[in-house]
Amino acid sequence: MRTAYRVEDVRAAERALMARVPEGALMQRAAAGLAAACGQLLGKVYGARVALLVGSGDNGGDALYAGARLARRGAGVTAVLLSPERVHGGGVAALRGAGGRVVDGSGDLPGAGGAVLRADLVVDGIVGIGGKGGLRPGAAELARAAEESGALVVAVDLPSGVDADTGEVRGAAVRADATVTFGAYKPGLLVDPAREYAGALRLVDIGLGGELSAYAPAVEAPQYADVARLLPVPGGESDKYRRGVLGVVAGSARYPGAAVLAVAGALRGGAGAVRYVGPAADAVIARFPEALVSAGPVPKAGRVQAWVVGPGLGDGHGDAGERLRDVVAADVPVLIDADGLRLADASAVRKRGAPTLLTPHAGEAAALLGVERAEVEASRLDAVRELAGRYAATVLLKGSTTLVAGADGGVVRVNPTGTAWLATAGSGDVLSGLAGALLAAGLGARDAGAVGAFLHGLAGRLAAEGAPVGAQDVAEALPAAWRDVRRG
Ligand SMILES: NC(=O)C1=CN([C@@H]2O[C@H](COP(=O)(O)OP(=O)(O)OC[C@H]3O[C@@H](n4cnc5c(N)ncnc54)[C@H](OP(=O)(O)O)[C@@H]3O)[C@@H](O)[C@H]2O)[C@@H](O)CC1
Ligand SMILES: Nc1ncnc2c1ncn2[C@@H]1O[C@H](COP(=O)(O)OP(=O)(O)O)[C@@H](O)[C@H]1O
Ligand SMILES: [K+]
Repeated sequence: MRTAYRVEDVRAAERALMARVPEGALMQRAAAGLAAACGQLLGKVYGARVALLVGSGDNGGDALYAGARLARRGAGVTAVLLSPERVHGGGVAALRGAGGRVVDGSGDLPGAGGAVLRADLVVDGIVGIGGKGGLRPGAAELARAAEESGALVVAVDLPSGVDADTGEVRGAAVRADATVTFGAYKPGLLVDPAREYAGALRLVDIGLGGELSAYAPAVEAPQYADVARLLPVPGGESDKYRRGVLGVVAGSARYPGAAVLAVAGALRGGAGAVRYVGPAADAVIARFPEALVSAGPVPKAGRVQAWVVGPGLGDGHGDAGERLRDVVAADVPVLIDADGLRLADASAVRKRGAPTLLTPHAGEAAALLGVERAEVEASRLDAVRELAGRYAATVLLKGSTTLVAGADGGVVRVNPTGTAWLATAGSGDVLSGLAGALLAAGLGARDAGAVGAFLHGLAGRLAAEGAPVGAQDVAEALPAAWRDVRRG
């Protein structure tokens, strides 16, 4: 797992570690890692022009000491001080001692702007984990100049202006090509919109690991090995029932395709068998003769280990409402998606005994929360946690970063494989069938959501390879995604 920790926990761990190491040692470790990363990005340090944007805190200190290291290797380094009266004194002395220049970013604007515009590399040391809100006007202007300069921009610890704990970006912020972060990832580095600002991530070990083990991560991103461990690979004793039978209630006369896509996700995603219940049975059987289909009612469909309900249900007229109620009342794990989210009775969902997985996109999440869609997209972590609490369910929030939160308020999983090529009609239906198949195989709701999102993202990448894909292509690529994960 790639883990990210809350700022208050990182700070507490740093305090504990600082009590055991010589003063300034952590900043030197951070600066050494930062300078090494800058050197690699530059390729050739000697003769390179480097501008440091230096704020009033320790983030600026890191930038100054790293700048001193680069200056000693022959780079022309200019530090732009945003608040010269409150700058890290030791850092400025080190930079000057190494031959670096210092300009007053609050007074000498032409000098500061010129240094940034001429730079090959801009180091953003404006603010780190001590930042509050978007950048202030002076800092915002320099961040804009950095963007316009065409220079490589490296953020120190995190891009200045983004919220480290929530991933929110409420004002101006630095857009970095790379972020060199210290001790531990911060949640905002893994979650959009802040993640977009961070560019490529590099973690510098400053020896914090031992101290951090006292805290639980706030966010974790599963990696290949984590997913491989959870894949329900059939064993010698497996049969189709033990692999998991998934019931699917989806589609309508108006939207038969949603049923086909959900069944496709389930069959290609590893279900032992799929029982489809609803009015799109003919369309399903025409595409998947291996599906078991019936018109309903749900209690007569035969035994299943999990249900998926919702894709393409439409407005809930006719038998659809009854099928939805029956599924919500079932005592096996249930995944509720799309129209099912709108139509399901919230108190019936909350009262369920068996695991429940809700899979809204931002618009559906916004409707459930009674807020604007843009608000959900601006604060995904808050939104997914809030929904999970309200519905006493596991919630998978789809979109540019897919998040999975449990009702227990614990660590939120973030999916690292997503691709914007997945933003195509029906690809969410495929995900619902896939994650449903994983529930039927016996994975818990959090694991089913996280593994489903991981495979879905990977399948999207494999199917797309840089060109448009349809939802069926994503489903067809699921076995290749499985193979990719199993190979590591
Ligand atoms: N602790 C450790 O062991 C280690 C810590 N390390 C490093 O220290 C960093 C944390 O340093 P920190 O605590 O000094 O805070 P920091 O992020 O520099 O910002 C504080 C200053 O920013 C200002 N400011 C705030 N908001 C702003 C805004 N929106 N726009 C503009 N300015 C804004 C605010 O000013 P004020 O509000 O007081 O006017 C305040 O002076 C951490 O990220 C890592 O890089 C490493 O060396 C490894 C060891
Ligand atoms: N910008 C994006 N980056 C990555 N994944 C995305 C993006 N936009 C959408 N997706 C993914 O595409 C899928 C779309 O699902 P959904 O919105 O339910 O579509 P539909 O209802 O048409 O099936 C989800 O898995 C979602 O996470
Ligand atoms: K920064």
